[in-house]
Amino acid sequence: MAPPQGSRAPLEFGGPLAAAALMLLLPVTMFHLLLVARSGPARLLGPPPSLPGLEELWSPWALLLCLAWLGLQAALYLLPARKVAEGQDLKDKSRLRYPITGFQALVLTALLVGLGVSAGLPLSALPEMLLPLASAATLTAFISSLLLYLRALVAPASALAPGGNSGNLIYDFFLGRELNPRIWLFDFKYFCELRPGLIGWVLINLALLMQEADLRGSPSLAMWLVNGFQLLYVADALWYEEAVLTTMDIIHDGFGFMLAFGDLAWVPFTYSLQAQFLLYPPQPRGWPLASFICLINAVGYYIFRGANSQKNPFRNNPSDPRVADLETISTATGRRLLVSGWWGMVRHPNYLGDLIMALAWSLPCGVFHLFSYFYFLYFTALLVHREDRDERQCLQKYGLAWHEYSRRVPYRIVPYVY
Ligand SMILES: NC(=O)C1=CN([C@@H]2O[C@H](COP(=O)(O)OP(=O)(O)OC[C@H]3O[C@@H](n4cnc5c(N)ncnc54)[C@H](OP(=O)(O)O)[C@@H]3O)[C@@H](O)[C@H]2O)C=CC1
Ligand SMILES: CC(C)=CCC[C@@H](C)[C@H]1CC=C2C3=C(CC[C@@]21C)[C@@]1(C)CC[C@H](O)C(C)(C)[C@@H]1CC3
Repeated sequence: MAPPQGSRAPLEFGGPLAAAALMLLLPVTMFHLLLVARSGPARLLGPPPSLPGLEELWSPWALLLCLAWLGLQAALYLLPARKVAEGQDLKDKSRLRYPITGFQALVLTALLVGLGVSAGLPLSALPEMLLPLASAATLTAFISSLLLYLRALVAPASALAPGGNSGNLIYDFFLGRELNPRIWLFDFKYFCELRPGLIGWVLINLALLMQEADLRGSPSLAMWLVNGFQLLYVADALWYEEAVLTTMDIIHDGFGFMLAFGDLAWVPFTYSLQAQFLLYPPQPRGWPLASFICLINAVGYYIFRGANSQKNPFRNNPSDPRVADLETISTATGRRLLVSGWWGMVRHPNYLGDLIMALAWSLPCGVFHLFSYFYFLYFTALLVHREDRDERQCLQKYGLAWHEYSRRVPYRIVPYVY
């Protein structure tokens, strides 16, 4: 058995008690939101809707569907890859290899769903199954985290994540012990981060759009906007799949309940809340307002993509011609930090772009319903906390050079504000 490693790493997320609370609170919040969304005028802060019976929350068919979905995405992951990318250096300086098949998986899934729908598959019935599907996804996430925890007990110390190995069972189960659990090229964390949840999210959105068409004759402009924006976000993530290899989740975090639940349940069922909201009541939007919202989304996307498309090539090869003329500072580790371009504006320009997009996804739902701003509010809290975690990690990695970077680029996410 591998000895607990990284026990000196400071505890994150408020330690074991907070981790236990989050493990309960996150699924409860997700079910609350799903119930509120289908309770007519969705009120975020209203009294909780009455609890549905067990038959509405659980169905073996939903579990079967959930497992079949995971099986389909796993099969698509294993198709011959157009490219096999290398991850960042591990502790022992080796690099893992990752198949780049995400966008192809999205296109093939779309083709299969298209064929299914034209053969009579009742996709618009999917929204009726959201509750039992969310239960099945939560159970799958819980069992996967348990298996991952057990697997980490026999993993070599070099395979463990810097955090998530405190020796406290609850905390380590939540954060995840092993950094890159995988069987040969099948990397569980990389697979879950980008495939079943993200593609599942746009499929749920599409099913809601079709249900709205069944209800009202055609989907509303607001529903088209939400579907379009979120499809762009998911397609972008899969097109630039390689970029995920330089994110905190892949480089730093273990694979435990937080990411398993986040990827498999939280993302598809809560990120689709705006589309769920739009089924009741109708939100008429005119083209002038819609164009303005599109502009906000485009600005957010431009910043998000620009920032990630500077950091990722730079991390893979600092002399890449796309980033070679950007100003950098050196660090004692030998790695350099960008201090110009997007990374010279704020220290997390990609978060800024992501937040602007999050706002654009809520605006089609109007400005009077706090419920449709849940994603924006949650995401702001997530990114502020994430930025704080990243700041600590970078300070630990880069020491004085990070102080110098913070001096030259004083704002974290929003220029002149934060
Ligand atoms: N939709 C969603 O729910 C979520 C989306 N996201 C998005 O995911 C993406 C990745 O986020 P995340 O992993 O948190 O953060 P980043 O992609 O910003 O990665 C942070 C890392 O980048 C490196 N870095 C920081 N500053 C510089 C610099 N100036 N020059 C070069 N490298 C630098 C550091 O790692 P090192 O130096 O070791 O390479 C740092 O640890 C973001 O676009 C974010 O918006 C994130 C969370 C949730
Ligand atoms: C509250 C809770 C359950 C927390 C878990 C957080 C996860 C939901 C997110 C952590 C980082 C994520 C990323 C994406 C989705 C959400 C999670 C898993 C991401 C795949 C979305 C698409 C982006 O383009 C991305 C690839 C940059 C991004 C990576 C981080």
